[in-house]
Amino acid sequence: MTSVNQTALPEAEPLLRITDLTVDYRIGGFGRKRTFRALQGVSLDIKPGETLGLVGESGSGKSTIGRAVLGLAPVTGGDIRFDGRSITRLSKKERRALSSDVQVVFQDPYTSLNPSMTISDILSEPMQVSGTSKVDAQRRVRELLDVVNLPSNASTRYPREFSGGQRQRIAIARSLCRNPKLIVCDEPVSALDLSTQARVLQLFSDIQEQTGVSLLFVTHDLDVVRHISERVAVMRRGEIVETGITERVIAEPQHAYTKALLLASPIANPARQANRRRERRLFLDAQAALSTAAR
Ligand SMILES: Nc1ncnc2c1ncn2[C@@H]1O[C@H](COP(=O)(O)OP(=O)(O)OP(=O)(O)O)[C@@H](O)[C@H]1O
Repeated sequence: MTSVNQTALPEAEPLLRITDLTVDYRIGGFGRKRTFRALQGVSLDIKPGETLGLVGESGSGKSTIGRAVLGLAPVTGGDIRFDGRSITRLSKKERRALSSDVQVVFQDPYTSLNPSMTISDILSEPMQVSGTSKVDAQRRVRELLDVVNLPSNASTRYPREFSGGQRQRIAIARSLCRNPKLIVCDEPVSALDLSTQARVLQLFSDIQEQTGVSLLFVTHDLDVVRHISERVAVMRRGEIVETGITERVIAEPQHAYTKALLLASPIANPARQANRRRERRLFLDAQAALSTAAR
């Protein structure tokens, strides 16, 4: 009889592990306060150097997951572990200490940069706050501008002098200042035109290859997810309905909501577009048949 050693190697702890997360926002005006459950029992993992795409319709809770990781959402249940320790409830001091490891890039490159600061100040400020000398910070500013493909003379200019795509590059450079392990990317390309989107997505991939940073990539756009992430989690009404390898989820969606989301998503591939129109028509016909049957 052949003996097979079936002892599994212990799996490395993921960089980010979210378990059974619940977030309740307080809503309503004076005397009419109530809570709104934005996340219900959300669990997900991100490995070091991995990108996880989070997709779903508007209001499904994608950004709330990112905000919870950043300590900006009212977590009422569950746990968020980062690099082996719980970060669900941290003091302000602990949260500040974590900010070198966990960074964020927001959607709107027009409001996310301080208009009265030069690019050099925007990029060097986080480093100087954490004790980096002025000389080292200036050297790092030059490196970062190079990483995001901006000329070194950009450092003396102001955000208003740059296009949306260039501003987003500056925001990405700022997120990289302190060599983070994880960047929460909250719709970072949705305010950009298609060709600029492609360049910024490529930039994220290049940076990931060079630095091994992990990305939690929030987007409503499945095409973006296809380009940026190995794995995807699909959200609906505060819950994850499906998660898996992106190509598999797109080719063989298991959940009815993922199927509907895919049918509503234009995929920039002419060969698939005709198919897509036919599928969309079949989907709409099926929906119409369902609602007639329900009457
Ligand atoms: N600060 C808040 N107070 C009350 N409700 C909130 C707050 N922030 C978000 N919500 C609600 O929580 C739900 C999830 O919001 P969230 O921003 O996470 O969704 P999303 O999937 O990122 O949507 P979008 O793609 O439109 O940004 C929504 O119904 C939203 O209205």
